[in-house]
Amino acid sequence: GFVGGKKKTDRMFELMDGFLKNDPVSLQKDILHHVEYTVARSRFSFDDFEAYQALSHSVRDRLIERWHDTQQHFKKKDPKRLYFLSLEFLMGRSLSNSVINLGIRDQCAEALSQLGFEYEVLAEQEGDAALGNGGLARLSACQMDSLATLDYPAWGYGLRYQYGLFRQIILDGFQHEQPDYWLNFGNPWEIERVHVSYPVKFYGTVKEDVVNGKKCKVWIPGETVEAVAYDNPIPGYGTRNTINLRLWAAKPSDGYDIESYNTGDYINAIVNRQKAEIISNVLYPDDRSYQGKELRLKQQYFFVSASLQDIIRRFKDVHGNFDDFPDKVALQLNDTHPSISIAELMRVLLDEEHLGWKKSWNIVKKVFSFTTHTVQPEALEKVPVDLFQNVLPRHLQIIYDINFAFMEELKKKIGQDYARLSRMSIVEEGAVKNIRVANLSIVCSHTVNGVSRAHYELLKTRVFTDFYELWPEKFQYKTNGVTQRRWIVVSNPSLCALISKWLGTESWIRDIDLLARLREYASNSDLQKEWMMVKKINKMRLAEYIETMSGVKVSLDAMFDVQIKRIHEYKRQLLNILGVIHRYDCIKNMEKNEREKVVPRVCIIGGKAPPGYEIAKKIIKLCHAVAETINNDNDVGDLLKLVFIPDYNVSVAELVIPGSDLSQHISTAGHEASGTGSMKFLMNGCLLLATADGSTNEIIEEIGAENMFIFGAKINEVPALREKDSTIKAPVQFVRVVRMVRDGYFGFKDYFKSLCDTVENGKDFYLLGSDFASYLEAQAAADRAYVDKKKWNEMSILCTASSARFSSDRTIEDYAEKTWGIQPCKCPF
Ligand SMILES: NC(=O)[C@H]1O[C@H](CO)[C@@H](O)[C@H](O)[C@H]1O
Repeated sequence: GFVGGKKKTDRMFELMDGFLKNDPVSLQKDILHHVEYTVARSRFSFDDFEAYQALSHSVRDRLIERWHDTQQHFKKKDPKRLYFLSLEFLMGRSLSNSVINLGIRDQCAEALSQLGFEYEVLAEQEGDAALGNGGLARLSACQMDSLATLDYPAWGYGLRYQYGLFRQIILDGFQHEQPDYWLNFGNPWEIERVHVSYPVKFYGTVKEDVVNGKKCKVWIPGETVEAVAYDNPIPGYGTRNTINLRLWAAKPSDGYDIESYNTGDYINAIVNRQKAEIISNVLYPDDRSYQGKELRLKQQYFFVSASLQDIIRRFKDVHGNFDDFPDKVALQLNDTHPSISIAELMRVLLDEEHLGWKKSWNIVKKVFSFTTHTVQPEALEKVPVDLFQNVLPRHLQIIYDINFAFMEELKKKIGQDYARLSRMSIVEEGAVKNIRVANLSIVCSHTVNGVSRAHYELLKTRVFTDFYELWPEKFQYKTNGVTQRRWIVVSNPSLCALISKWLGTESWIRDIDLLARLREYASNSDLQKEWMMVKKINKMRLAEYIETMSGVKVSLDAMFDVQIKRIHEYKRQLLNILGVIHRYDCIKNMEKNEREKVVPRVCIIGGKAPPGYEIAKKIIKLCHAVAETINNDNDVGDLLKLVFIPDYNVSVAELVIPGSDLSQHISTAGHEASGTGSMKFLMNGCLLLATADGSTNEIIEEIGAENMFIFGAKINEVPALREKDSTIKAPVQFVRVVRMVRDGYFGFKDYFKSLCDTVENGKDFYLLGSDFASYLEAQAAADRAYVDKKKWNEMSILCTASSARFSSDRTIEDYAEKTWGIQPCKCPF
């Protein structure tokens, strides 16, 4: 055969036909090969980290093989491809996920132990790839795993940040941010593609021109930066398919700043060149939205311009006519962050392919689908027109043209309803004119998805009502999911083994609906005994970690009650802490005999606060101040402990979730679009104490409220409660615990004043006071259930057995069928 025009010698075929073998001896050979030639350490003396690097490179080799074969197969079959555009991917660690999806974990462990190394110890050497903030970012990663496992022809595109999400350092109970330079020791899981790079333009002006007798616009940029590709193979589980996550890094383009060279101002020229790299340097550390940040807009445009150039190059390699583009390309917008790609595709089709407005527009509106992850209208992204004019002048013109056509069409439908016209306009008039990126995304996408059914209802009734009334068919929802590969098989191997034993197969790992068969064994005492043992093993691991991280010794008999997620007022970590203070206060005021009935608790909280979010940072400090008092109170002893887990990330979640008995998802109803942490706890047999918010409503449907602890105002009750909040008297218990904080019972009286002010004097926007009584009831119900071990374990088994619906495999199949129109394309060998 011919490859790259050169005749492939039989010798090459002979050599290449043998894929890398996965038996322990072959793996050992490869590991020692990489120790010597990649890590460049003598094979006779290398440490755990070098062994980790060598192992990673050996595993990477196997990923690359499968990646090549998969891409070759896609090339041959030329299926419709999905391109998942996201500014954030919270991948976590790759080693364990890769060896499990490749099915070589045991062989690796065997190979290493014969070399005197322990697999688990090496796996701990890997740092997290924290290229994202929270739920939205981790969802992207789970969805990539499902896309690969279900054999869909998909690509992920994003940014290769040099600095991931900041490291959280806690000093005297205060959060401090440290830069996360995660690439310090290189990254064995990426392949730099020096030959895959594209120029990305910024600033400059737009002039009229005539090309082939046709008038057109030409953008003369003021700055050009090079985008270089870094590929991250994403292996599927139980399939040879390995797809690609292509992340772009900014490099100075050669043509950069010629002027200064002439004047001999060399150093200055180099410094200016360096500036180019800033674009992809750092992840914005806030999962709320950003208004008007120039670098943020440049990051968004940089990655979508490079991605679209790459996508169009791949399309044009096979197709000469753009009419086929919508049949071969689906572009998924993960929130509004990549939505500038709409104007960019229009610009390319208009100014470079000269297809004319009508044809270009017909293509654009057929290829984009938009998923929003936001409930709060005020959190929707807006970009000042001035900033747009400066950074992306041609795109602003195109957005104005799109909006003009849309407004004309709208007027025909709704007449001169100016209030509604101005609400729906992509351009927000006013002192500062803004581009409403969400409106642009809705107008130009064929489908707008919410991330849970409750979210979808809010999009219809609160967030995008005007648009829903105009295009009801466009609005749908795909309830989020998480991948059981990472959240059971990787993070909870003992539970994985137990499930496979009782189901008599491992095929549930690919076909999770099989989990439902566990229901019939929920009250089986043999399973329950083994189930409790698995939970105990994981609680021991977690207790060790807690002692290492905080010095606090916790009792394994206590209920491990966990709330781990980004710190945010609407997620109500403060409600949790006030609940702990109440529990402490009750214990302190109990008679000795009453205390015997107390169910011991270890309350575990973890999460990062956005650096500029003061109230969130005060919540972290309060947690530490309360913990200080409770954990050092020998009178209370093991009846109650409060622990804050620092630097919460994907790997910490993989340790905490399997060891949790109860998890809290207590957002004010109507504020959490979906929530995905709850799904990971569910899969690991951890019971949920929650409000009926976001996807929790569908979890209640699936496992029954009787197997959960639901409390608080419902989504449709919150607006009215808010109305009359100022008149509602908070329960005495609530007033008492807030008073304790305000009076300095835990110290830092002045520092916590503003925090207390957020929940009192009629300003309790997130309704902590009015939900407090039912919250305490739910907590008491959990205590009562916990002492009935048989009942509790039955509920725990039912949680896992009923978690199939919340697998990202189901989410991806929904999207593939109803939004993207893509089919599996399985690599034949
Ligand atoms: N910022 C987020 O994490 C958002 O996206 C996640 C993924 O859809 C949602 O689960 C979460 O409720 C929402 O706030």
